[in-house]
Amino acid sequence: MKDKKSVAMIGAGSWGTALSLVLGDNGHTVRLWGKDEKNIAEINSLHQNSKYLPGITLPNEVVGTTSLEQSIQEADIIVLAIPTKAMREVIPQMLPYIKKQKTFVHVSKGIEPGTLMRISEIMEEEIPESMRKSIVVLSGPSHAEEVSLRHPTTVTVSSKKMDEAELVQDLFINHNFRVYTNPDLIGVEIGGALKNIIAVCAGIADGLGFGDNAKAALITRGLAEMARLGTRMGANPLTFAGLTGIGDLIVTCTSVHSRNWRAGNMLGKGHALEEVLDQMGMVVEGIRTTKAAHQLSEKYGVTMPITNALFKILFNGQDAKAAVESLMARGKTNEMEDLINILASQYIE
Ligand SMILES: NC(=O)C1=CN([C@@H]2O[C@H](COP(=O)(O)OP(=O)(O)OC[C@H]3O[C@@H](n4cnc5c(N)ncnc54)[C@H](OP(=O)(O)O)[C@@H]3O)[C@@H](O)[C@H]2O)C=CC1
Ligand SMILES: O=C(CO)COP(=O)(O)O
Repeated sequence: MKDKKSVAMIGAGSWGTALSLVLGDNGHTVRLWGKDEKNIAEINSLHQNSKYLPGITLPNEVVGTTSLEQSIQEADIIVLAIPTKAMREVIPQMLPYIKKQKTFVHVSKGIEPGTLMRISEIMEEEIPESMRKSIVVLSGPSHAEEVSLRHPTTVTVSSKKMDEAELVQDLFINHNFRVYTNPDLIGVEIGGALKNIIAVCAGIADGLGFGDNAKAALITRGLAEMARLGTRMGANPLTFAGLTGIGDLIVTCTSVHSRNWRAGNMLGKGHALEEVLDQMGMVVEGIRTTKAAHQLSEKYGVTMPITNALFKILFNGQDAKAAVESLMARGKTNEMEDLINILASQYIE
């Protein structure tokens, strides 16, 4: 029998709602916070969130609230399920209600442009040490639409404090939702963020009418540049072969559920970025993360041809087909060069 906890879920979008269902299934009490009154009223009256996860009925353990105080006051654990760009806006609003040290979990996938911070670093900056026991990240190949149908899903948790990561593993794990641990916090966060860039590119390739060869090329060479940057930032290269690397790349580049893939698909079909984002109505993290990754590639002097091609399409008005042509016309290179360099930097003195 699981130890029953009280959890504050901050963010009643697709992911916060699906994860609330997992926690409710495990018998934990969830106070699901959102600012949209209509949305929260529906969660409490019909146990549904038709705005973000139509057709799904939430367990009785999940109670919606528009009050951060109500969500947080009884909670042992606070889960942040909001877009990266909302972190610095929402966290300060929570702080007045945190009276003792809590475990903080984030489930978001992004890097902040400008500061180039990972989300756990933003949280370290925004949440005073006196209020936090730990910061844990949960990431991996997990579309909310499938998690809420209780389809088999695997994810990974990581933290600087692995005993706290294990506590979060116990909180979420059940027979539909298998949770692994990985001590490589940098790799887990970087993989989750960068895969969204490659997923936008995969959508563009599909929108342009390219086939499976192009998709396989993007996934494989995308993984190479994710690992190249991540390793320079301190990640373990092996993490990119795991759930939060190749696993999340596969699911996001190949699924119609992915907002990043869908946004890319519309771009590939010739729609303008603004129109795409307007139509999506949900967060497309890969757009801002492309800006951050482009800055990181310059900061660390790491070659990231796919990321930089997307940067030019999104922010410099380059035509998508022309961007593909330039990628294909790059100078000849050795496929294994990255791997050799990574291994050399990590393991060869
Ligand atoms: N959806 C998925 O399958 C998965 C998503 N993720 C990650 O989870 C994070 C959240 O994504 P997801 O739930 O899908 O996004 P959605 O777009 O579905 O929902 C976003 C939620 O955040 C709220 N929100 C947005 N901005 C603010 C703000 N400034 N202040 C307060 N609330 C805000 C929205 O509220 P409102 O409705 O009122 O606008 C909404 O409840 C992202 O980083 C995503 O990459 C990770 C794994 C899977
Ligand atoms: O991260 C996700 C699946 O693991 C969700 O991806 P999208 O944000 O592209 O929908």
